Amino acid sequence: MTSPPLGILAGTGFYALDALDDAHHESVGTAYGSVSVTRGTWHGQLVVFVTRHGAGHEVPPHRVNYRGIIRALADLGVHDVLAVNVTGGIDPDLEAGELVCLDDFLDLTRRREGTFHDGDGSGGVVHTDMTNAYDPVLRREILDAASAIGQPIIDGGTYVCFDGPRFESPAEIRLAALAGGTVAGMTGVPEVTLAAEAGLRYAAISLVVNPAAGVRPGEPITMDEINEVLATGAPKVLAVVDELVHTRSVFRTVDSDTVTS
Ligand SMILES: CSC[C@H]1O[C@H](OP(=O)(O)O)[C@H](O)[C@@H]1O
Ligand code: HPA
Repeated sequence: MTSPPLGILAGTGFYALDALDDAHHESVGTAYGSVSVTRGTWHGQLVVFVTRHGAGHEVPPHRVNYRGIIRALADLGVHDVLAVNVTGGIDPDLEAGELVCLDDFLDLTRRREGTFHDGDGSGGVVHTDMTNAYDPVLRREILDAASAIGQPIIDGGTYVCFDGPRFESPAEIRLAALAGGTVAGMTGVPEVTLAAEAGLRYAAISLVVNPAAGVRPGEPITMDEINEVLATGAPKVLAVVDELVHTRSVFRTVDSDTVTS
């Protein structure tokens, strides 16, 4: 029996997955609109790849079709979603280029369609638990993969999601820091919450590409700086994902419930 496809959901700096064999692009229709996906195999493991801003980075973070993407992944038989996002470091000890394996989130967005359970009469009122929104088993796989290739990654961090597309003000970042935020981004929510609502396991690797606003007083955030960090950081993330997929292809026989290592 083949394992379910692994969903890989990435954004800024990740517009294609060159490692995929037999890659083919498809448009998947959902109740929330159609979603472009790339299907293929990686180390023999089926993969469904989605680049959340589109292949030409044409969709800003507040307009990403989060519900469509998560619904499309679920409809394609994905059980596990490995997300990648790039972020600003709220924690002043974080350096650009560091990786964080997230374990919590704080939603500071204000105008997003954030649920599949809209009280439309079909499923009643549903309240989904977010205690382990970043799946502990999938997180362990990320941490083990990073460790196997000697790639440092911080175990745990709170992703604070802002609407964007503008960067935050220093005061917004100070507020997020007071609340225990580790990194700031614009796409992690409702991605993570919708995955939980859809019953998918979800975990995320965050690549820090700049100190968040005001963390280095007076220093503006520039796209040049971010692109420079991405150039060296993206291969580090891909190496971790490569190792995770490789390990799965060796040890995982039926489903991610059946870890045989
Ligand atoms: C290029 S900086 C802002 C941009 O980068 C992050 O993208 P993603 O979460 O898709 O990795 C952030 O959320 C913004 O969309
Ligand atoms: O500083 C940031 N804030 C929000 N999103 C981001 N994505 C990269 N850097 C940042």
